[in-house]
Amino acid sequence: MICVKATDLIDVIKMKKIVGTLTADLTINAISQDSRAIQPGDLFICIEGTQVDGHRYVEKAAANGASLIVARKDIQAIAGDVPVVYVSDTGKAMSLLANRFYDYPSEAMQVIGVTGTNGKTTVTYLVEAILKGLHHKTGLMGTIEMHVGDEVIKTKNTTPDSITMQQSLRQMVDMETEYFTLELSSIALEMGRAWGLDVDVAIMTNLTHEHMEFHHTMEAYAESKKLIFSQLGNGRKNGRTKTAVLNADDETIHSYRIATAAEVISYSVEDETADFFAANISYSQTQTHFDLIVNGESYPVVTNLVGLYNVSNTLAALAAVYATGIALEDATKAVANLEGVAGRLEIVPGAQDIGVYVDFAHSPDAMEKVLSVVREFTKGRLISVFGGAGEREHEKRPIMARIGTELSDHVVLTTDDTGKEPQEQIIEMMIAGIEKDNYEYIENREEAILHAIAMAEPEDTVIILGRGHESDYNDKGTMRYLLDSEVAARAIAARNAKRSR
Ligand SMILES: CC(=O)N[C@H]1[C@@H](OP(=O)(O)OP(=O)(O)OC[C@H]2O[C@@H](n3ccc(=O)[nH]c3=O)[C@H](O)[C@@H]2O)O[C@H](CO)[C@@H](O)[C@@H]1O[C@H](C)C(=O)N[C@@H](C)C(=O)N[C@H](CCC(=O)O)C(=O)O
Ligand SMILES: Nc1ncnc2c1ncn2[C@@H]1O[C@H](COP(=O)(O)OP(=O)(O)OP(=O)(O)O)[C@@H](O)[C@H]1O
Repeated sequence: MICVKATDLIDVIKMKKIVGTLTADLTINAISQDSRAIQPGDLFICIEGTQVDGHRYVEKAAANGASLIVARKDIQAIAGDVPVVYVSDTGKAMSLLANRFYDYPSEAMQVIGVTGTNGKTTVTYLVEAILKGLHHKTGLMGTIEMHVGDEVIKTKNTTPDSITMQQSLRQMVDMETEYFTLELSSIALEMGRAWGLDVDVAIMTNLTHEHMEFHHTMEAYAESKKLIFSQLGNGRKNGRTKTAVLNADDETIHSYRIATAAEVISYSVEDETADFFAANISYSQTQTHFDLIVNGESYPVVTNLVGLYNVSNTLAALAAVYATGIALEDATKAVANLEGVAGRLEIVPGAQDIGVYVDFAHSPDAMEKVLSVVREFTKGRLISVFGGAGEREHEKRPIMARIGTELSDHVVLTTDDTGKEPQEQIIEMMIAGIEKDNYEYIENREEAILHAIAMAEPEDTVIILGRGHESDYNDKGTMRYLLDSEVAARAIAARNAKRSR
């Protein structure tokens, strides 16, 4: 069991004041942001969520036996005799405390963090597959799951809270994990979940319209992502980032170059002056081939991920592992180890005469990229099925509907995760963006998928967008969905049966 002296712990945070007496021999058994989990001898830290404010639960934490409380707002009236440390940002403070509590596990591994609007999950899986293929011990954290040793743990967030993160990193270090790759969402960076992390390589994939419900402006969104590149490395209170891997095909690269003091490796599928450049790109429905050009040397690469954007993702992963000291001769061969990523241009098998895919595209850029790729290898018609998510980013709905109808021959509009928003309102906004008449609307997602696959003719492709790997849960608990790939498999079986009659 970990037990840390309270004075050693708070030494790592920038405090404004302490109210109450902190005895020199006070030790802390656990730190938690949840009053319900507090036990005698624990430290409770108040986090302001978007739903509720953790400062409200101080009384409960004190009643449960908290020995120390960290807060931003004045909570003296409800803290009783428990000493309170005041800070200006409890999100950052929690991360620094968790780093210290678990004894800086990120310093004991090579850490590769991936940020950007699209491609984070894919790049982390590529990095993991390359390193595993070269027999290294790896850990991973992201939207789909967390890999700690051989354990696979489902995740709620793209980037978990800092206590969960540091606790898992400690477990990884204790298992002698050498490399750790994680997705860094802009929201997490802004909330300080990765504050103080010792990052060997930070990757920026791209920046397009997303998460405006949280950041409100593109400038604020871009700034949040810079936080991981601007870590200065002056001690454990700040964390540090040693190498920045930046996408030269994204126009934001210049601002990220300016923001970082780290060494930069650029990558590109267009600009041959980039440090990592992909030449002679070709792809089929199942594989992509290209030559990686670095310092005038050429390395052939074969990946099971399809399309130009996945060449970009592969370049990012290769540049990152190279920055940690892996030889490119080895890394490029290990790329083919990744069979695919769940819900990312995932082929639904079984269809004899048509192609069926499930993809997680839920932003205008992702949708444009993936439909353009599928368009290229589709001989017949391209039929897309998608809806719009509820409660957030109204402005992207008409844009996605327009892109979908422009790049597909036929669209079946349907329901996505509506949350508490009425579906009629979402679909109205989507239809407002459509300039063609190549669409129909089937509200029930399952029926929409069944219909699209039943209507497909030989050589057509059906692609179901938006939910990818996400299945039978909904954050708001208002509607349950099946896994798109399972519904599609059922539709394919029905189609095959009908055709064989
Ligand atoms: C709004 C928000 O950010 N909520 C996060 C928060 O959930 P929560 O339910 O604990 O927060 P809350 O209800 O607002 O409570 C605030 C505080 O009060 C405390 N509390 C609450 C009740 C109580 O009785 N006692 C108590 O102490 C809570 O423990 C918390 O510290 O803390 C949880 C654990 O860290 C997170 O999983 C959860 O993320 C939710 C699920 C979420 O959806 N967050 C989104 C905004 C998010 O972070 N998304 C990004 C980007 C995703 C992407 O790229 O697409 C991500 O990284 O996932
Ligand atoms: N480099 C890229 N550029 C543009 N679109 C991409 C790129 N890589 C993947 N995509 C698209 O984005 C979708 C999501 O990919 P991925 O899960 O790797 O990204 P992500 O950044 O983790 O997404 P999220 O933050 O939404 O979980 C894919 O299904 C694909 O449609």
